[in-house]
Amino acid sequence: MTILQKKQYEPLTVETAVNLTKELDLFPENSILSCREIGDGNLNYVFHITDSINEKGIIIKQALPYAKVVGESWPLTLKRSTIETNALKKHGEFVPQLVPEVYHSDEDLAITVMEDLSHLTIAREGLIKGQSYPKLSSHIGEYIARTLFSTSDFALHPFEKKRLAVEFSNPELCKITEDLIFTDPFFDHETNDFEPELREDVEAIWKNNALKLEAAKLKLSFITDAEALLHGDLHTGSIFASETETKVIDPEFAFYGPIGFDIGLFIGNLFLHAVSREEAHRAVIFEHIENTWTVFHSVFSELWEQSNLEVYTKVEGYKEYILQKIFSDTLGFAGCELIRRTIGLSHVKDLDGIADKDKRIAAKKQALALGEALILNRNKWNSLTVAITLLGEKTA
Ligand SMILES: Nc1ncnc2c1ncn2[C@@H]1O[C@H](COP(=O)(O)OP(=O)(O)O)[C@@H](O)[C@H]1O
Ligand SMILES: CSC[C@H]1O[C@H](OP(=O)(O)O)[C@H](O)[C@@H]1O
Repeated sequence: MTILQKKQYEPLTVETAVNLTKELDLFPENSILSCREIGDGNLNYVFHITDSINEKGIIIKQALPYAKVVGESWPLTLKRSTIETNALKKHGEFVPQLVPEVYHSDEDLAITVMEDLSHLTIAREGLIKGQSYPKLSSHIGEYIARTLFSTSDFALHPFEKKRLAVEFSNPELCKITEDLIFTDPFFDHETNDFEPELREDVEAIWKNNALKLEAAKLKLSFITDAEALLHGDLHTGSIFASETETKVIDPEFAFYGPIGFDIGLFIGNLFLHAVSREEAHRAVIFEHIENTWTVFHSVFSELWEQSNLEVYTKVEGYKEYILQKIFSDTLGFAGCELIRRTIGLSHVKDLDGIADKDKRIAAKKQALALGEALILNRNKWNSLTVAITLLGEKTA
C-alpha cells in the first residue's frame, strides 16, 4: 500500500518523500530524484526534492505532531498544515506573484507540496549579508494591503467573511503568539531567554505597569479584532527575496486578526535588523520601513475606493479612522515583536549573530528601548519617522 493510500499520518523520511513525489506524478518519467531535509524553522520538516535530469525541484513541507525546536514535550496540532495550505491558496487569489504555488496537499499526512523557491534567498539571511532587496518593502506593502483588504468585511459578504473566520480558526498557534509575544516577555517567565547584561533593562520592563497595561490592550486586540485573514507570522525569515522577486511563505499561524499585526511584525523585524547594523548602514532599512507603510496605505486606499459592499466606505472620515487604528496597532505590535525577539523564546539571528558582545548588548538594549517607545507612543505618533529618528537618540 502506498503512503497516500494508507490515509494515516507518518513522519516522512528522505526515502518516503521521494516515493510520495513519484506517486504524485509531479516529475517526468525520466527523472532522477534526490531529496534533502532543509527545514531550519522552529516547527516543521521541509523536504527539497530535485530532479537532476530536468533541473527542477519541489518542496514538501510536513507538520510534526509537536514543535520541532522543543521536541515531543510540546505537542502541536497537525491542523496547522491545512491552515498553511489554505492560507497560501486564499492569499494566492489576490497576490499570485507574491506566494508559492501549491501543487498538492494531504490532511492525513499534514503536507503541503509547493513551488521550489531555492533560486531566492530568505530575506533575513540576505539582509544580514548586506543585501538591500530594492523591491522588498513595495512587494510586502502590496502583499499586506491586498491580502488583508480582500479578506476583510470591506471586501467580502458577511457570510463569506464569517465562513472564512471559522475555516481559519487556529487556537493552538494563536496561543503560542499570545504567550510568546504578548505575555511571557512582560513577566518573569521560564520561557524568557536573555544575557545577564540585559537583566536590569528586563526587570524594568517587568516592573513597568504602564507598559504592561498597553501590552495587555494589544494582546486583547490580537485575540478579539477579527479584521482580516492574517499571515500571522510575517517576519523576514518567512520571506524569500531577490533583487526583483519576493515570495511570502509559512502562513501556518494564519487566522482572523487585526490588520496591524502583519504590518507590525514585518516592520518590527526590519527595526530588529536596523539596530543590528552600524548606524552608517541603516538608511536603506529605514527607507524600507517607511515605504512599507506608504505602499500599504496607498494600495489599501485604492481598494477602499473600489469597494461597493460596505456602504460606510463612502462616509467621509471612515477610511482615515480605520487607517489610524491600523497604524497605531502596527506600532504597538512592532514594539511587542522587538521585545519578544530580544528577551523571549525564539530570537533572531540579526541580533544573536553579532559576534562582538558589547555591540550585541548595545543593539539589544536599543531594540528594547525602541520596543517600549513604540508600544507607549503608538496613539501619539503619526509617522514612522519619529521612531526612526529616535534610534539616533535616547529612546525610552
Ligand atoms: N517553497 C520553498 N522553496 C524553497 N525552500 C523552502 C520553501 N519553503 C521553505 N523552504 C526552506 O525551509 C525553511 C523552513 O521553512 P518554513 O516554512 O519557514 O518552516 P517553519 O514553519 O518550520 O518555520 C525556509 O527557511 C527555507 O530555507
Ligand atoms: C516555538 S515557536 C516560536 C516561534 O516559531 C515560529 O517561527 P517559525 O515557524 O517561522 O520558525 C513563530 O515565530 C513562533 O513565535
